[in-house]
Amino acid sequence: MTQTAEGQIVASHGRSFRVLVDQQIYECTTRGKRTDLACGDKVTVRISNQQQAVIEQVLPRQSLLYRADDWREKLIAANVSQVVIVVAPFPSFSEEFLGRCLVACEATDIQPLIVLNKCDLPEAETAKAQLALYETLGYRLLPLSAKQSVASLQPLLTGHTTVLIGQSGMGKSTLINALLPAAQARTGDISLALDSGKHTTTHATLYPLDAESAIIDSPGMQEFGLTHVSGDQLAHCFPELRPYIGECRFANCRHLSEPNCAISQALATGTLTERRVMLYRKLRQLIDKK
Ligand SMILES: Nc1nc2c(ncn2[C@@H]2O[C@H](COP(=O)(O)OP(=O)(O)OP(=O)(O)O)[C@@H](O)[C@H]2O)c(=O)[nH]1
Ligand SMILES: [Zn+2]
Repeated sequence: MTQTAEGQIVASHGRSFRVLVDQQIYECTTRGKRTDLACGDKVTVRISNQQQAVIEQVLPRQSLLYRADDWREKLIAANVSQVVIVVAPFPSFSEEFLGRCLVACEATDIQPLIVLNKCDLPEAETAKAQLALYETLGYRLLPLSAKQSVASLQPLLTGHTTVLIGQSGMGKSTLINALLPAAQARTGDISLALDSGKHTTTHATLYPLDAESAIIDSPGMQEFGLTHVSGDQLAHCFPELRPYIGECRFANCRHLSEPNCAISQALATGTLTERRVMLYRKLRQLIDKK
């Protein structure tokens, strides 16, 4: 007997997905080898047996976070309401990576939270000073030490589906393990329920925290391509550039080296921060080249 039900993708690896339906995990494939599905997607499945099902349909998404480079798009997570960007003072994080993540959040209208992990290290003071800029731009910054306590982060996750992203080595795994209830270790129930003990590298895994909150662990990444953002959209993804949009001499100003560019003028007077304008210009040139 086959039966159709609604569920949520809690793990994805290539063309295989794990879907949670009423507390039960099903190992799923998609019809027509569809791969444009992401962890967090709500789906309808046709249940084949106690362990297997086929994904029939993806329900409308509240949000979709993804990155893209020249040749492919990578879906990171669907239906998330918050992105935690994990950075650390050591090994030092890439400020460009952080800036790119923030642009992706702005482009998809998902609120970011910057978590500075490893604040028990002496290098933390330098990192805090470097990150103060982002607070002046209106972003939330939470310094903590996953090894000591994640209590300050917990209330900020309530009511949200939060995806954690970060470069390798920032301590994302440590953070997630500290957040998960003790009974649910990171490679516990959900990711291995049907895998007869074999460890599968998933692209992303969703862990419920309580009835209305969940976290999604994404694999460590070193790059964050943004070719899916359009040239015109880009300046809007930098909050401090928004007031200048439309103030330049040319209506189609790209804010690179055009004469009478309001952004260049604000940079010259010190109103804008050079490293942010430089990131904007670098991304703009990459986007326009594609
Ligand atoms: N001092 C200190 N070290 C930490 C903290 N959190 C994590 N680490 C260490 O940082 C290193 C990397 O931590 P992981 O949790 O494996 O990092 P990750 O970001 O998941 O890295 P990938 O698995 O490569 O994606 C480990 O040696 C951790 O012990 C912290 O709060 N303080
Ligand atoms: Zn301009």
